[in-house]
Amino acid sequence: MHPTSDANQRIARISAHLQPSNFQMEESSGLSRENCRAKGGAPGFKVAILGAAGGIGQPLAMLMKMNPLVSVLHLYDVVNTPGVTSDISHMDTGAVVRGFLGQQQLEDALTGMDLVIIPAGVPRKPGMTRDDLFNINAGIVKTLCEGIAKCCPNAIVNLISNPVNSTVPIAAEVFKKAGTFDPKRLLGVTMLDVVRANTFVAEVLGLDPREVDVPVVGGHAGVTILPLLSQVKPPCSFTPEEIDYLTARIQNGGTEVVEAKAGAGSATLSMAYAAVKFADTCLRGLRGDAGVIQCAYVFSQVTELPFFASKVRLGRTGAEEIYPLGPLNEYERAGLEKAKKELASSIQKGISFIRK
Ligand SMILES: NC(=O)c1ccc[n+]([C@@H]2O[C@H](COP(=O)([O-])OP(=O)(O)OC[C@H]3O[C@@H](n4cnc5c(N)ncnc54)[C@H](O)[C@@H]3O)[C@@H](O)[C@H]2O)c1
Ligand SMILES: O=C(O)C[C@H](O)C(=O)O
Repeated sequence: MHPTSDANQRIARISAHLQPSNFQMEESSGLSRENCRAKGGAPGFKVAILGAAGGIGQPLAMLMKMNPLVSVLHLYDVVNTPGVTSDISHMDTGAVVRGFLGQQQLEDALTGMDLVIIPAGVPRKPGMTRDDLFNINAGIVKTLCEGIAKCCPNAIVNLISNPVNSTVPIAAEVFKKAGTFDPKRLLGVTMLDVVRANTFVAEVLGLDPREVDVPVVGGHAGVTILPLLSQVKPPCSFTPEEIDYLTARIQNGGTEVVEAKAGAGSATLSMAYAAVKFADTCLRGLRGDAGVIQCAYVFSQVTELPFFASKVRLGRTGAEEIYPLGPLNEYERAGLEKAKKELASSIQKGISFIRK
């Protein structure tokens, strides 16, 4: 049996696309769209990851490829997206994966997206604070948000890049400048604090972490991370020693990982898990599911500060409702005052970076 000349031509076309020099970043399969038999995508949401080749970006891309709510997954980075895209595109899940490399492909990566997740930027090394990342990451976030304002101004944005307490105000200022700011659509990702809090509280109580829900409010750095242990579900009580231990461990969870990695970066795997958990919450909200509630760092009137993390209800247009903090005990009220002081200056630093 000899292949027909049509089949020969098709195989030749596919082989040509698989040569690295001819790699089509827009089509990760190596087969250009017009040569595929299946034309349409599955129903679902279009999601872009900016910083997709990084320590968080790669496992995040893999987990988003497994999410049945995602129909199209765009992977953007300034390095290494061809390899990551090729690799992930072989997973036999529904989402179509496309890779985009370098600034000149940013607009293509963003056009038409429903949700943009941003883990782009440098991570901490031992001895650094998240604020030490400001000088590099502020400019990265600014450029990426300018692209979002131009190409997908209605997308929900999940901002992971540190220092989150300042990068979210930076994003807001970029969107305001472009006339596209919708406070409901800009969400700083503080989910890892909640994930850690659930884990550490469950350890202390001897429970399954999946049964525990700890609200964590404020921001995402040191004392601005404020776990509300008086509001843990299921209802429980802690000794003063347990409260001190848990508060310190939750606030220093990031530093614990940075030190354990000893110069090789910060949390990536637990962060990818948390980012996917949070992105899934946003997508379920976009789909119109009822009662989708999670903590996030958002434009807020819960305190006198313009940005604050608290529980929000996610809906078709983003964070549609922001819940008040609820009753705080004396320990939490003192923590809130400390958190607000540090947050105020981090927020101002972000705003000034764009307004300067
Ligand atoms: N919000 C949180 O809870 C949380 C948790 C962990 C890490 N982080 C932060 O996430 C960020 C990324 O961490 P990581 O461990 O993945 O770092 P990483 O260095 O492993 O990956 C970052 C990726 O961003 C890419 N990048 C750099 N500049 C870019 C640009 N202009 N456009 C697109 N991509 C660009 C890099 O090429 C790299 O692939 C850090 O700022 C880190 O502090 C936040
Ligand atoms: O601690 C870091 O620098 C990364 C991240 O913010 C975290 O909480 O793990």
